[in-house]
Amino acid sequence: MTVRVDLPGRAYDIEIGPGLIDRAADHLRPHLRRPRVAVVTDAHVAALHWPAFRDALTREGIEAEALVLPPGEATKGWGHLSRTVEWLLERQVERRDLVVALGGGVIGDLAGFAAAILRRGVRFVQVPTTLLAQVDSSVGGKTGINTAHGKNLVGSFHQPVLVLADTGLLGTLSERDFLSGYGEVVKYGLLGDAAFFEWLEANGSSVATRAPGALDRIVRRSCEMKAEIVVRDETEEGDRALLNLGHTFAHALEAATGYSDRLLHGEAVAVGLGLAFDLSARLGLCPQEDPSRVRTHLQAMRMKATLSDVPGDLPGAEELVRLMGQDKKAVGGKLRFVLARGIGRAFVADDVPTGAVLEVLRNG
Ligand SMILES: NC(=O)c1ccc[n+]([C@@H]2O[C@H](COP(=O)([O-])OP(=O)(O)OC[C@H]3O[C@@H](n4cnc5c(N)ncnc54)[C@H](O)[C@@H]3O)[C@@H](O)[C@H]2O)c1
Ligand SMILES: O=C(O)C(=O)C[C@@H](O)[C@H](O)[C@H](O)COP(=O)(O)O
Ligand SMILES: [Zn+2]
Repeated sequence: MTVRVDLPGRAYDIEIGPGLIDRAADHLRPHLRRPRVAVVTDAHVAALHWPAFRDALTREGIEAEALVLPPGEATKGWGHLSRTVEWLLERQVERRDLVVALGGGVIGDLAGFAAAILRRGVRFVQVPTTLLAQVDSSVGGKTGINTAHGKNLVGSFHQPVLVLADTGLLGTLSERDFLSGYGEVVKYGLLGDAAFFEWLEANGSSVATRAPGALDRIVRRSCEMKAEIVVRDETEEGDRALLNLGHTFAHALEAATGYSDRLLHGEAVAVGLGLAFDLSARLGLCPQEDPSRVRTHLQAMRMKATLSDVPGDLPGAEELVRLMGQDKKAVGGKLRFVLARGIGRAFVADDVPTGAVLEVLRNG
């Protein structure tokens, strides 16, 4: 299956399906000016999937060398960005070469940003290996790192030239990482496709058992929706913010939990989705039963769904609102939220009373 991201001058394909890694050379060759690639990955992926990926390239005459970074969100910072850029420069990676991000969203965001700033822009390919990366982070060109001030605060829009989403790789993902990625899948249904959300409600058990047909379907539908929004608004002047449903809450929770294993990004998004619907219901925008419908599905999938599911203590509501102050959607110091008029009907709201946000956080 192929989903096209039809950006003028920078169009690219997202290839989706099992077994793509084995045919990686065929997909990469049209983009290569010389037969070598520089791969950035993490230690888990290096142990599980790098040998097969490397062999698929080298047996077709493409030289491939990898930088192996530590797994986890803490890698997405200045230290490993600098290490990655220096490693690429040591290997004399040129503007016309390809950097390959082989891994989850952490590797994709970091390696994509390294490629964006290396020699003022080197082309890169995303080979997403987590559900989250296949449905979301490998598509659309948001690259970057976290800083002490917050999530993804330094980065660039830099589109890949190709995305190879081998759904066969998802079999080795831990249950927790798989469900974290599923948080972003639910987001798509809630933001713009009620029928897709209904399908998820009805077919959650096939997704949970990672039935190949169900995986291909959720990756394809998510990528179609993301591609369509990104083509409409690449740099988030307007509609792209819809992809941020649940994220104003999620990013504050990730900051409050120190970007650690305590709360993964997709887990924070799942909790944030419930809170975004709470806020929408409190403001009279969506039916009162929608927040519980959202949480019922998350809980049926055995996911974190409420603030009380976050392990350990959280700061109070005022502190969480303060952490939201770094949100990139803010304008003139005023927060903006993605809210919903119902399941599948999200929109960007400018004038959200802080009192309502505080109430939602106190009761969520
Ligand atoms: N750029 C975007 O548009 C965008 C969108 C959504 C999320 N993100 C970012 O993505 C990041 C989260 O991504 P993630 O959830 O993929 O996390 P991740 O990259 O940390 O991967 C999660 C874990 O899975 C392991 N892993 C990866 N592939 C595996 C496989 N096939 N089998 C077994 N283990 C595997 C990794 O080593 C890691 O331990 C966050 O930093 C988030 O901000 C970016
Ligand atoms: O691609 C987008 O646009 C998104 O908002 C997708 C989000 O799932 C993702 O977490 C993104 O990195 C958040 O972006 P940010 O600009 O709010 O940091
Ligand atoms: Zn996200």
